[in-house]
Amino acid sequence: MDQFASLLAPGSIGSVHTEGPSNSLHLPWLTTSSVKQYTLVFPIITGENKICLGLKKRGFGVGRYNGFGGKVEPGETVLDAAKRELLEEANITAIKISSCGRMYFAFENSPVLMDVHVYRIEEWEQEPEETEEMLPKWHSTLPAAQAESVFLPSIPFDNMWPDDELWFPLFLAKKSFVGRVDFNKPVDGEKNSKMEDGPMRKWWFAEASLDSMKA
Ligand SMILES: COc1nc(N)nc2c1ncn2[C@H]1C[C@H](O)[C@@H](COP(=O)(O)OP(=O)(O)OP(=O)(O)O)O1
Repeated sequence: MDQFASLLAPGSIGSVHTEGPSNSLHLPWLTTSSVKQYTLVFPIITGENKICLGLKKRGFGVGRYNGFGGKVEPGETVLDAAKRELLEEANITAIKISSCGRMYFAFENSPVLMDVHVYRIEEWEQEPEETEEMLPKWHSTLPAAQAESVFLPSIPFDNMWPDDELWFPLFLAKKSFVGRVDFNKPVDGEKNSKMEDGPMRKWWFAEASLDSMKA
């Protein structure tokens, strides 16, 4: 375990919600040598069971639906970065924003541990609109059968990061969470495959208070 992985052992932070896969629990966590901070923000209308997801048009995670976010720039607070990325990527200004999760991602062919701060916003100015980086689209947080009745698509997990299905239940239940996912490198022979195309090697997520986690 490297210095970051040892800080983040499942069970050391909160009650474990999911851990797996069972046939890989014996594998060591990947070794990383630096950590980089990111933000990830989801606009939500709780009373209407609606969430706005953006289709990433370029760069890391292109072609997948996700929240709005990116790298924290030098000299910026994480919260300021979350608001800036939201404005840049969805053209909305956060009014009521709250921290709700912290996720760490490691990739077999990268030395960098991604430290992702997850936020929900429930009040904002302007309506989400397409930008150079993202195409926003409203989805229902209800199961598919019920989502149809409100004429919205349900959350498109097949077209999102594979880890999202693991922590979204905590997120949607308004429980704060912490977790880590390590990704193996892409399967050999896949032409033009990118770092982010590799399969999930090992993961855990726990329901946990974020107060104990330093920024
Ligand atoms: C690996 O699993 C991930 N799952 C989810 N749901 N989100 C992830 C995962 N890995 C990264 N992310 C998020 C974290 C950030 O919000 C973005 C990546 O940020 P990006 O590289 O686009 O950062 P920018 O500063 O916007 O990049 P540019 O330099 O291209 O503007 O993905």
